[in-house]
Amino acid sequence: MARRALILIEGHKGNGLAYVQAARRLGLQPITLSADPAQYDYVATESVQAIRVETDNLDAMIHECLQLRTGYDIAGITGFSGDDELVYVAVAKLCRHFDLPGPNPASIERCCDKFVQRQILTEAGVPMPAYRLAANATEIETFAAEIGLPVILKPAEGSGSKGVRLCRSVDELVEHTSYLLKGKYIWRSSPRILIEEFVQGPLYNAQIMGSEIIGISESEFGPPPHFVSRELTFPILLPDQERERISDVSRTCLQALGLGWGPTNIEFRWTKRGPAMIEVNPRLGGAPDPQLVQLACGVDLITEHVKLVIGDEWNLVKSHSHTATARKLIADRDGILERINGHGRAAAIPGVAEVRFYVQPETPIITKGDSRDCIGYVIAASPSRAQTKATLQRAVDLIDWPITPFATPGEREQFAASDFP
Ligand SMILES: Nc1ncnc2c1ncn2[C@@H]1O[C@H](COP(=O)(O)OP(=O)(O)OP(=O)(O)O)[C@@H](O)[C@H]1O
Repeated sequence: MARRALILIEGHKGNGLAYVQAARRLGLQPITLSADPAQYDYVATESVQAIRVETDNLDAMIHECLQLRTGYDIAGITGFSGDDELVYVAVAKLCRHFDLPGPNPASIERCCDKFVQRQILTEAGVPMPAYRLAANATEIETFAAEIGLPVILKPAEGSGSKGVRLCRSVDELVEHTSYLLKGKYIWRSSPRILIEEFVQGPLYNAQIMGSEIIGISESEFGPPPHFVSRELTFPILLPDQERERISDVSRTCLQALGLGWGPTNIEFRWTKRGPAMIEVNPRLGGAPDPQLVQLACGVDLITEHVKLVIGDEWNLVKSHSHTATARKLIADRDGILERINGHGRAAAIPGVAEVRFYVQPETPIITKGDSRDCIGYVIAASPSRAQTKATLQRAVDLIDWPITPFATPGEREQFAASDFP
């Protein structure tokens, strides 16, 4: 009998390994299809079968899958990318093509355009910040004046907070407009920029599987004008009324966008007026989101997602009720990561679930003001929120990971050039 395979389109430095492990635990052979499989460390370290294919070319991927079907029974197809949300659109289309369980391609495509998403959800009555779509500097200036500073300026497509900035003054607005329009930000097609009212309040994220809200996490961010998530806690305990309001609005979002298959996460800011929807992501959150959920309540979102992908029943029953918090290790300057010390001692502290670095010592670091500045994380979990936070702080304090600034501006330029975008 042919071996059952799980096709993984592209990959992820955070979640990719966990998908490979989940597939193997379920008796599946993971096979990665990627434009550059070498970019994912785990492909080599875990000896994952990988095929090089242009993943922005649907026909090429269909062809590869047909080839694979001569030797394997393709049980399911999924995928993800930290750089390109459209990978998940391709995944949805492939699933449809091969008649495999998967999300609705049209729904995923609509979500990937933040402006279209906002328009649909406005129609559905979802509360959100004021927003406009601009294509040039004049429109940005006009719309920012209409909305009133401070505003958020962000590309209508993209993820990981790339190109997302808070503009508190005209100078910041002009500077970020120039960043987005004058060649530093790489656009797929002609620029489409959202100008949004800056809504203030804690950032909550509803973690959803199918139409079930597994729980709500809270993110804390580093200093403005960037939005680099620094600390993440799951679950956050909210008054019943707030939780119900977020659940209601989340369900409206799912319905209006035609979602409800597989994982979704919906970001809100909780403002004085209640929830303001920031973004619906029609996919699983990147690491450490799934790890936190598993530690806090025992639901392994990645394994359960794979089960859904291969047409099995999933199990979202919670086994316990703890608080899990992750502190992201965020590079705050350009330079060389000299060393990583103390992570073993930190990992040995009872209650510390994971200490993970994405980079090795002696790596050049170029900060970008977005999620790519995260070079690792530490997670703690326990039955008590206070204990979780205290354990996490003890662990983080033990880890030494100094970044020594580059000796010359030329050195920085050399690494920046090779690292962009
Ligand atoms: N209008 C807004 N008001 C307040 N905060 C905002 C607004 N828009 C974006 N943000 C902040 O910026 C962060 C990133 O924005 P957004 O989610 O739109 O970008 P993204 O690139 O899709 O990021 P991610 O992939 O992390 O979701 C949000 O988590 C939120 O904290």
